Order: sequence, then C-alpha cells, then structure tokens
Amino acid sequence: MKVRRSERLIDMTQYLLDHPHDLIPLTFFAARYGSAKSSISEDLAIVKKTFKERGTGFLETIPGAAGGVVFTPSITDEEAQEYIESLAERLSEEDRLLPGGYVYLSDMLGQPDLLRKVGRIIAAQYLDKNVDAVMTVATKGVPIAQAVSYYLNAPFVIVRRDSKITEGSTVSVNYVSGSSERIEKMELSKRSLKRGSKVLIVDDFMKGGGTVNGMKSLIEEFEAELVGITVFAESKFKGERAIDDYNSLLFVQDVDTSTKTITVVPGNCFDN
Ligand SMILES: O=P(O)(O)OC[C@H]1C[C@H](OP(=O)(O)OP(=O)(O)O)[C@H](O)[C@@H]1O
Repeated sequence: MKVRRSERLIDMTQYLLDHPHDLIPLTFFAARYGSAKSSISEDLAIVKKTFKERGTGFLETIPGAAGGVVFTPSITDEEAQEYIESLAERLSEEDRLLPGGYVYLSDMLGQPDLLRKVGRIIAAQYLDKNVDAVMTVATKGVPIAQAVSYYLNAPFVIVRRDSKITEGSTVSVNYVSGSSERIEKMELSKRSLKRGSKVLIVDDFMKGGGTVNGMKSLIEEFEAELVGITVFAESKFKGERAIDDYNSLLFVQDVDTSTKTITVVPGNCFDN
C-alpha cells in the first residue's frame, strides 16, 4: 500500500534519528513505503534541507548501487552555547560544593534530557575524527560516555579503578591522582580496544587531571590513538595540572567555602 508523502516524511525522519551513522539504502525506504526511488529521493531532499536549517544534523547521500543515505547528528553552536549557559546558571544556584573542591553532579548526570543534549554537544565536536571508541572511567563518567557513544555510533569502554574477574585479562597503569597526590591504579579489559583505535576520552569532572592522564597512558599501552578529551566540568587546580589539551563544557570559576557557593561559567569548548 502506498504511503502519502506527509506520513513518509514523519516515519523516515524518526527512522533516521534512530539510526545515526548507519548507511540506509534508498531501496529500504522505497520498500518500506511502497514508493518509487525518485519519490524517496525527493523526500530525503526535504529532510536534508530541514535537518540542515534546524541544526539537527547532516544527511549525506552516498551514490551508486551500494549507496544510500547516512544521518550524522549535530547541533548548532548557538543551541549548544545557550544550553551550556543554562547549565552553568543552574550549577551556580544550587548547593553543590563538596569537600576538596569537588562539585555534586550525580543528580544532573542521571537526567536523560541533559545526557541527550550533552551527548549531542560533545559528539558534535568530533564528527570529523572517525572515533572508534569513547573511553571513560567508572563511575560518574559512564552516563556521559554512553550518550556520546550513541551520537557517534561508537562503542564506549569503561576503565575501572578496581580489578574485576568479569573483565578478563586487563592492561593496567598507575597514575598520580592530582587531587589526592596519591599513586592510583586503573585498568581496562584487553578485549576493549584494538591497536590503532581512535579513542575519545570523556569524563564528568576534571580537577588535577590525573584521572584523564591515566586514561591517556592506557591508550598508549593499547597502541591506540587519542583523538580528543572532553570533560563535562572542570575546576581550578592550584598545582601543576597533568593535562593541558582538553575541552570542558563548564568551568567552576570560583569556590567560596565560607558561603559554600560556587560560580560556574561555560568552559573552553567554544574558545576558538
Ligand atoms: O582530575 P582528577 O583530580 O583526577 O579528578 C577527577 C576524577 C575524580 C572523580 O571521580 P571519583 O568521584 O573519584 O570516582 P567515580 O567517578 O567513580 O565517582 C571524577 O569523576 C573524575 O573521574
């Protein structure tokens, strides 16, 4: 049964949003709607134009018999900056200061709408990097890595600070935890990363940078390639930070322990 264009456009859009980075042949849509490929091409031209104008992402057409369309999610800088500014305000308003200059984020990092938006924003920074894997360290980095992983259509791998039988054989590195000046260990299952993989590091928070630096060392141990580092939030650090080339969405600019308040501003992710 033939399906009207208005219905095709709705269903086609939903299908593309649910299958980011997948190559979808035009014949798939032609069969799905009982329509000619020429009609599907016209439909996709409408979707492509709207996605581009709305900043939803990019719809690339791959020509030839093995061709089709590929949807790459993105977000406009304006929408991303506006959202990050709202997060900065929200973080500054609520009582979130923890001992040692850490900030309570767990409630925010459990919110699906925030994770979807943050995942889109971080993924959009690495669309041209062909990311093979998103790396984070348990625990609070995991929801962020999962969200970024969805929008890049790349698996995420979880580094652990504790040994688990269920991880099989692992590669481990020692690192200086910048915040606590302690030598700590982190490890990753040998099955997680192939040699030469392009790896994006994400985490929820960076203080001394020791944790991120540990993940960098692990990537070297796997003979993989680090393509970028983005943290949801970073704070000032009095000591020598172990990391200097990274992106942050939010920056804890000021901490007032007497009033237990913090001032949070957008991070460096839009400095260019
Ligand atoms: O930049 P650094 O000084 O190394 O600190 C950033 C670490 C510490 C904290 O993790 P924890 O709260 O210790 O661990 P978890 O994420 O498991 O709660 C945070 O999630 C980062 O991973």
